[in-house]
Amino acid sequence: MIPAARISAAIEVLADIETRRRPASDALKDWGLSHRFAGSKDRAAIASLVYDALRRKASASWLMGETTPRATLLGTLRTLRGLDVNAIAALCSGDRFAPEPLTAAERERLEAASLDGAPAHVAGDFPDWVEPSLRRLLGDNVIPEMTAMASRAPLDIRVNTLKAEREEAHQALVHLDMIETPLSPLGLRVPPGPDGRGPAVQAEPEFVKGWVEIQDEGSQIAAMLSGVESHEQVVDLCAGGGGKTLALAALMGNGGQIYATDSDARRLAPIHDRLQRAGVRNVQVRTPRGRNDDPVDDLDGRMGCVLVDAPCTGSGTWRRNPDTKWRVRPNSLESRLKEQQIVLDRASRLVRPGGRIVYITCSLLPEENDDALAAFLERNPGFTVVPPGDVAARGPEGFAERVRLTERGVQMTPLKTGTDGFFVSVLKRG
Ligand SMILES: C[S@@+](CC[C@H](N)C(=O)[O-])C[C@H]1O[C@@H](n2cnc3c(N)ncnc32)[C@H](O)[C@@H]1O
Repeated sequence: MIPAARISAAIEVLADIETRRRPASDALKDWGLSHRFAGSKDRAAIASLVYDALRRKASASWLMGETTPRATLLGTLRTLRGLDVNAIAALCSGDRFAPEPLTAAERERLEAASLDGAPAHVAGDFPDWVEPSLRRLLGDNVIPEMTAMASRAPLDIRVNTLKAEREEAHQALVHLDMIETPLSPLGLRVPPGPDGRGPAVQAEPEFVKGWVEIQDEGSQIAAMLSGVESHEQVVDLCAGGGGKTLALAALMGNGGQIYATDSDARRLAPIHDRLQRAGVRNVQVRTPRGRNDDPVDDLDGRMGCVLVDAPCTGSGTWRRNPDTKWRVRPNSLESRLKEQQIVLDRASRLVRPGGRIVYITCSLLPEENDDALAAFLERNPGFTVVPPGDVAARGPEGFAERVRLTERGVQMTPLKTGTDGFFVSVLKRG
């Protein structure tokens, strides 16, 4: 496909996402199925255009003075992709497969490329209703912080120290042009390329052998902040596909015992293969059998550490999942808040005296972080917050100086720590 045809295709996919309010990945998959002539490079390039347009949807539409998929895409070519008006005009030739030529008004808008007078939620590309929450956390930095969240994320991997050292993995993957992650001592990174596409790490023999896992640097650090030690008894209560479980197992050097569970058996299912590939031997997977089963009820009062990687809005991952930021609604936040209280209360019963809950979200919204913990602490006076500065000090070198401390936890952000927006708090049982 010629580049102009990819632009037309991206506009078509954006229209589908908009009209049917569906996830970007579903719309892209359908487009691929109905355009089988498109090769894998074409599909990847179209996906990258679509995700970029979703990252900058509000500001690109403002710049163009319209909210159509075409306007959003053209505006994004100017802002995030840095194309000048002539380069965009050359793509919009009106030839077969190419978008219609630019109108005089579009040309003018693209030339001015002005966001003057744009409100914060437009300049920072986020839904207007979350602005008060974001301002509570970010204050006057809301625009630069959220612009960083509306940029592309790098592809990060964690080297699995049960199988390889970082240097060794780096050498083996030298053809991917990776760099060491600035903070995590276990991470390697492929910075985002000019067209936003990353390498297919899963196809590498080192991935198949379990030397590396795909995991954002912030998620690697969140696991480190748990302070797990190799003799400990740990429950990973919201283990899902096992991203954090695998990181904890490696930090514990296959020692101690981790019980991994999740209320959703389907989400938990991939963990078995991943544990095997990673050479993990200290994890017992406890799968719930039916809705009312509690597969860890025999562990109550016995755990040194209970990890709660809580269900949340995912507002800290909007760089990677930009379509979700436009789908999140106040009622979905309300549902997540209820789930967070349920899971925290369940965690509290598993902790032994002197043990701790490690509460993690990938969200910037204080409702899901400090406020959720305040509500929990009121119901559970036997727990106290470990001072966030002490939690940050458990992180890698340079982390404590960069991370934002809140009343009850540490908050990573793309701007401050160069990671996804993870929040971590540690609650100790007296
Ligand atoms: C953020 S995801 C976990 C991601 C996972 N830890 C990882 O690192 O890949 C949150 C998980 O919490 C689970 N969950 C929600 N409510 C729960 C509950 N009451 N008890 C246990 N798990 C729950 C969801 O099914 C979901 O898999």
